[in-house]
Amino acid sequence: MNTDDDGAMLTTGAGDRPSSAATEEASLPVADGRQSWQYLERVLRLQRTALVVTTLLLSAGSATALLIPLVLGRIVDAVLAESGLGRIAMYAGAVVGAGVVSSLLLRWGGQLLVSCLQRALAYLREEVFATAVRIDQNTVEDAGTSDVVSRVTGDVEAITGAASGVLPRSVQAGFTIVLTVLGLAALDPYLALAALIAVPVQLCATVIFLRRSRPLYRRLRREEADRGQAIIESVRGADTVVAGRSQGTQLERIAIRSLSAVETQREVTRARNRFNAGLNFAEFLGLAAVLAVGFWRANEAGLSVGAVTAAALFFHRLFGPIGALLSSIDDLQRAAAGLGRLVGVLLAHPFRAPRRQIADGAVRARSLTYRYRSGASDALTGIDLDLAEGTTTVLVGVSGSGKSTLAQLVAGVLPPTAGQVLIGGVPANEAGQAGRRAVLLVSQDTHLFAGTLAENLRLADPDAPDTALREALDAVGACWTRELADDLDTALGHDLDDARIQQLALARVLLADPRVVVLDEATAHGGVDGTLDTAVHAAVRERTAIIVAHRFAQAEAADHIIVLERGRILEQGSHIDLVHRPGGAYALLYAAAHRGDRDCDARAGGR
Ligand SMILES: Nc1ncnc2c1ncn2[C@@H]1O[C@H](COP(=O)(O)OP(=O)(O)OP(=O)(O)O)[C@@H](O)[C@H]1O
Repeated sequence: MNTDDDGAMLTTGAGDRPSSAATEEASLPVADGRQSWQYLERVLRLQRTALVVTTLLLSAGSATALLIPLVLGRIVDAVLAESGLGRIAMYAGAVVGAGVVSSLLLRWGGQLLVSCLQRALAYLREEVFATAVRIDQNTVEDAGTSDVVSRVTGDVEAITGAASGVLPRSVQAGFTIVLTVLGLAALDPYLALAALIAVPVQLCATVIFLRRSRPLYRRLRREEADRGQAIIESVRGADTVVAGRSQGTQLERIAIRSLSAVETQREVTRARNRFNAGLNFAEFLGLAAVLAVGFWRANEAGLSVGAVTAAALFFHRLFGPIGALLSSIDDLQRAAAGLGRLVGVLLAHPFRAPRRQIADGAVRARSLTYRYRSGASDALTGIDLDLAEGTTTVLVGVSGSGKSTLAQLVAGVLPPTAGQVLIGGVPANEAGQAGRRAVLLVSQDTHLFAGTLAENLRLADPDAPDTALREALDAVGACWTRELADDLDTALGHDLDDARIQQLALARVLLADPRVVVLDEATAHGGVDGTLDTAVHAAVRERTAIIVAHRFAQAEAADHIIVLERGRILEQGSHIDLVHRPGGAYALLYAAAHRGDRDCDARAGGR
């Protein structure tokens, strides 16, 4: 095969690019207690009426439940006074009635509470996802991809679990505790004071537990995120790991991180066990005090045995909810930590701002400069661009010269460190047209989304009819899709090769129909024979296009070529201008690439 001009490669070697995740300490913000509470208040206020009804139901349910110990006390008094069976039966009926009514009210209130919390959570989840996709790529990478992943998975899971379990249980327990203490005080203030002896022990146990467990939980979340990061890195770099025979080292890394998470989890369990022992001791102490004071009050103040029994039952009733509330503290803390991390995503100042309508498809940059957070120097410095609507510009330069960085700045996925880039007069991160993004970036990283062929395409335009999908597929030369068993409804598997996945990405460009398209080595998977050329021609037709090319054929066909070196524009012009510029960088690169081909052909012919 003769790899003539089409095969000449424009970029050489891989640059020594630092892995940003490894080099940066930066992470996404975490909201403090006040910020989380403010957010929660704002979200819950949206459902004020439902919350008022919930409060009324829970209060009524808890108050009705208080009748049970009171009436049981009356039964004791009635037995001691040898009252008739009819009276006792009436009391027994009242106990059953109070039990049924209170459980119905509490159940109803509980269900309403869960739906309020779930709605608030759904709102939070939507806001977090919407913000997470607008945070600039480098912030996400700098924080470690697993940080974002663990927030939208682990933290959401922790809060979802809490919203349907521990949170409503704790609120119900809170109502029961408050009303029972009031009931106890109404029965006899001395008995209520006796019960209070349990409080310092409970407080002590709780404070010790919180002091101990808070840093442990924070450590645990961090260690779980580290473990996730190690696994993600190993899976992503599986080929390199296998090629370098470093499976053992990678497994050891994951094992070390897993072990530290397990060890922390064990410390948490030990702290919890000690806490439970403290609560049991408090219960024993309180009940003993109530019985002793009850005995004294019965002798001294003529309190009936039934009233003391009711007080002991009140106290006993108190301990179920107190225990539930206190032992839920770690789940609540976990949920609070998760909430802080989720609300933190909302504080991350998403770079991609709401869209503003562009005037046209011209691209203009002035003094555009970008420095990566971990970079010692600027990746791009003082770039000026004036690209007319509908033209195709190719970026050329050796590896590390700044082509991808410039592509990402024009696409509005990186925020300029200085200067600005405008699409039709609007900053690139805000550029919109008819409510959609006006500029799209297709990189060489291929993404196949779970789902059918149609679902993969409709990501670009959810309302596109089947005919539009087929037209887009035909335009990018994806003939293979015609042979799929279920046509557009075929579920796509990961056996699809990168070139085909990239064809789908370019078909999405046609469906999204942006005024400006940025292709960052998007055809690299088409190899040197230009398998993806049809797709690229279709994607750039009638739009402003910026292409980081990997073959000279793409530069030859472009309207304009920009040669970058060390983050600056070295020269620019048409292919004919540049290739004939004596001693010019482009001319030298072009000649070198073609000399390489001839050598290659010569070697092939000699074999
Ligand atoms: N995430 C990053 N963190 C730190 N520095 C980076 C990062 N990405 C790129 N750089 C640095 O910025 C400079 C420009 O890189 P860029 O990727 O834009 O070059 P390029 O010409 O596209 O290279 P290639 O052809 O290899 O993709 C290089 O010095 C590179 O090492």
